[in-house]
Amino acid sequence: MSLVLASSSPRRRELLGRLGLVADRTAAPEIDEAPLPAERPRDYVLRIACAKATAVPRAPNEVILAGDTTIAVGRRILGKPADAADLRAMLTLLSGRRHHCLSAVAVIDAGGTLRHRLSDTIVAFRPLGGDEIDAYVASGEGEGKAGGYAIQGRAEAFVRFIHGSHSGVVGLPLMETRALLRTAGLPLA
Ligand SMILES: Cc1cn([C@H]2C[C@H](O)[C@@H](COP(=O)(O)OP(=O)(O)OP(=O)(O)O)O2)c(=O)[nH]c1=O
Repeated sequence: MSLVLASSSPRRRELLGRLGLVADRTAAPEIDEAPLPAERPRDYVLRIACAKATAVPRAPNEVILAGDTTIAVGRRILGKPADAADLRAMLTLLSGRRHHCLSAVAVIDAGGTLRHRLSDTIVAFRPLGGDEIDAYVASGEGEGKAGGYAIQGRAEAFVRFIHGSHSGVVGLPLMETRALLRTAGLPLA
């Protein structure tokens, strides 16, 4: 049995390593990440994680692991910012309020069965000053990150509290991932 990480995210590779696992290969899933009309954030993130897992061609002995992370503010879905103006708008929206960081994991086992789990973490940001938002945008840390921030960097100083899974916010919820990979037969203690 071999493990395929269906992700181009270095964070997911690093987080998988914390379970003591190294993927036998990685593959970048090419899918359309646009939400469906009126799609709810939880439905969206699970659908995208599953689509990433199934988008990667699989040999019979391979286990595929994929994930998707998105920020939900009410029914609004914040994905990765398109540009600096989008990033600034996201941080302005998140400033001084709570949001949900939804992180879905999908695993296809060696027999072809797809299973998924969802991690839902509440993150509360303190109010952010305009200059602070400008400095963060200029740092580039928010580029390519759901909601326009990376909790594993200087944005940790925005956080009043986090209720849930830190690894989920960074991109791969380890409790849920471990459970799915164990079910798929990976050698995990
Ligand atoms: C909220 C948050 C997100 N992120 C990252 C995790 C994900 O990599 C990214 C959200 O985009 P995703 O679409 O989940 O993943 P990706 O495009 O980076 O990688 P792939 O689809 O190939 O697996 O945002 C952080 O690193 N820190 C954070 O605090």
